[in-house]
Parts: sequence; structure tokens; C-alpha cells
Amino acid sequence: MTASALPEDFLTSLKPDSVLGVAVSGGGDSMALLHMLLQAGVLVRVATVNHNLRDEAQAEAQVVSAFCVTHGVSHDVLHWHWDGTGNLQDQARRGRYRLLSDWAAEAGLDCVALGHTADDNIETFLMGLSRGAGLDGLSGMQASFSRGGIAFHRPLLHARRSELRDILQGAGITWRDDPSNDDPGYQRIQVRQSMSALETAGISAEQILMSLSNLQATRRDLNAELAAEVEDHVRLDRGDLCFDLHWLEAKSAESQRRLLNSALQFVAGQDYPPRGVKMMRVLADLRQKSVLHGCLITSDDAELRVGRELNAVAELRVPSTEVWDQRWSVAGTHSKTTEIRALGEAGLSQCAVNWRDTGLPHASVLASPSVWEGDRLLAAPLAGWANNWSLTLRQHDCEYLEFVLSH
Ligand SMILES: Nc1ncnc2c1ncn2[C@@H]1O[C@H](COP(=O)(O)OP(=O)(O)OP(=O)(O)O)[C@@H](O)[C@H]1O
Repeated sequence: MTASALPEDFLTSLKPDSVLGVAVSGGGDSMALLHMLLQAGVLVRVATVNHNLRDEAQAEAQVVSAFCVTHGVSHDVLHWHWDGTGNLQDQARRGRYRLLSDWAAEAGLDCVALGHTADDNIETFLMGLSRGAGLDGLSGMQASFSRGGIAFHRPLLHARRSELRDILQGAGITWRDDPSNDDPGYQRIQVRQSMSALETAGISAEQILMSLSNLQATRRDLNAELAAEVEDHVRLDRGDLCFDLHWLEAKSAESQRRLLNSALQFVAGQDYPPRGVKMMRVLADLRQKSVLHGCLITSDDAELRVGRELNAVAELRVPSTEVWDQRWSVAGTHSKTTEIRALGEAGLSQCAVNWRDTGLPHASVLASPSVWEGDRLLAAPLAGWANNWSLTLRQHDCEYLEFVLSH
């Protein structure tokens, strides 16, 4: 397929007359994506995230805005502000996806397209080598995934960055690349700059893309086999994931690792799996109680349970109208001072009912979301005391386990 064509299966997957959300930073890749979608006659609505970290960001959004005005396309600028916690790059990426999925949901859009390219995939593969990554880390980005209930697509994974720039130049379209795309302080940029040295050693971009395609096929097959079995052997228990232990123990180490990674990412609301070394310790003895990735892994004779660990959420407080721990929201009589927090021992002692009647383990109850007003507990739905508040589990973005989560 040439870079100038969008994949046929992507275009046919779009519902007729539906509007596609497009995330456009103003850089060459996403500007080319927008141009190609318009050329293909797709109805679009565009969003640009201003992370409010660089002075140039406003000018980049302006480039997108001007293009959208010329083409009669609706364009929204979404603002993100760093709260100073966590790793900045990681928080900015998470914040961007959250803003984009909230924007899409509010605008009634089912899907959002992103401008990741074949070059991004090559760089991700090479960066994976530096971590000693396995099949998942080396097989590149997926063409689609879901986040916050919105489907995200990457229809340019076949296209090379240089080809996209040629398309833009040919069409007389201007773009504005983020200057950090040239900053050798980032590993991605070092990798990008070392491509010519690799080519000299006989490792070309085309060969890496061929390996990526082989790895992706293997990954797809493996996942499909697991997904088919998960239905009968994994259950969702009020936010915890419970595996049939005998079934899990009989699986290969690689399958166990994939399933547990997925469960840990789901329960902890993380985009990334835990470090391989830590996971190897857990796999060495599945029946051993362990804490990994902010989750507690426990087992009895029948089941292995992955639940949230209290320490990971003990300090987490959000207004009751917001999402807690990436995945829980509550409905009830909100006020300016009502908050969601982990129940903890302090909450459990105020609980008006006996939590043991819920059948949930003590640790899961302690780490469960509860509603507070100051020091007063208003509700603890997973401890059996809903008190006119209801709880919804929001996150459904999880490979292999999708079937379980949709039931
Ligand atoms: N600030 C942003 N606003 C909207 N979408 C964004 C933003 N940053 C990234 N994206 C989306 O994510 C894709 C990949 O992000 P990446 O960080 O690789 O972007 P980039 O290097 O700025 O690429 P591009 O050249 O497309 O702007 C982009 O092509 C775009 O679809």
C-alpha cells in the first residue's frame, strides 16, 4: 500500500455519515492524516491538545485551526495542566488520551484517529530492544485500541514519515513540528538519529518493518487463542479479576505472563505492564501472595485474585463527581465537599453493615472506592453499604479480558 492511501479496512469500518474525531497536534504526521481523510471524503471533527508546557504550543494549535477554517471543519483546542505529580511525559500522554476520549464522548463521536506512522513503530521496536522487551514490547503499536469507551485508530502505521511530508509539500500544506522532536535528550530521538548507522550495518527500516509484521502476526494468534479460553476461566468480581487457578497453572509461562499483565494493567488502570523481572518472581510461584504494579495477587485453592492494593490508593482523593483511580465513578447526591477515597480501616470502622456479608476479601474491601464528607463516611458500596450511592466501573480497555469485562 502506498503512503498516500488510507487502509481500505479502516475506511470501510467507518459508519456511513458518521463523524470521525481526529487528534491533530499540528505536526506533519497528523496534518497529513487530516488531509488524507478529507481527500477520502471522511466527515471529521478535529481536536488539538495544548499541554501548556511550551510557548510554541499555541502557534501549533493555530496552524491546525487555520487549516480547519479553510476546509470548513470544526476544531476544538483542549487544555491540559500538569499538577506537578508523577512522570511528566507519562502524565501528559495519559492526560491527552483522557481529554481526547472525554471530548469524543461529549461530541458523540465513536472513534478518534491518530497519526502514528511506520517510523514511530520502528522507533518503538528499537527502544524495546534497549529494555530487553518480549513479544508485546517488540511487536509495535496496535492499529486500534480502546480508551475510556472510545475506539482509537492508527490508520497511518503503514506510512513513512518522509512520504507524509512529501504529500503535504505536494499539496502546499504547512505544518509545525514540536521542537522536542529534534531534542537528542530523548531516547526516541537518539534512536531516530541512529537509523542511518543501522542501515550501514545492513539493518534497514524495511527489514525492521518485516520483523514487526511477523511479530504482530504471532501476537495476534496467541491473543486470539487466549481470548477464546478466557470466557470460561476468568471472572470479574467487583473490579477484581479472578482466574481459575488450575487452568492458569496449566498454561505456558508466556500465556500466564500475558494474562497477568493484562489483569494488572486493568486493575491498576495502567497503560504499561510491570517490569519483567518482578513478573518473573510472581510467575515462579503463582500461589505466593505478592504485590505488583499497585495490585495484590492472592490465591486460595480454586482461584487467583488480582485486586487493587490499599497502599497504591490510600492517598488518592477526588471530588465525588470525578473518576477515582482511573476507573470508578459514583452517582448520588454530590456536594462541593463530597469525595471518593479508598475505604481503608478508618472507613471500615464507620461502615454500618458487616462487610463480610459481601463475600469479598478484606484487602479488596479496604482498597475499594467509598464516598466521604470530611472525616465522615457516606457510603461504601463494595463493603455492602451503598446508602443511596451507586458505583460504576468505567474502564474496559483490556486485551484478552474484554469478553469477561463486557458481561
Ligand atoms: N498535542 C496533541 N494534540 C492532538 N493530538 C496529538 C497531540 N500530540 C499527539 N497527538 C496525536 O498522537 C499522534 C502521535 O503522537 P506523537 O507524540 O508521536 O505526535 P507528534 O510527533 O507530534 O506527531 P504529529 O507529527 O502527528 O503531530 C499524533 O499524530 C496525533 O494524532
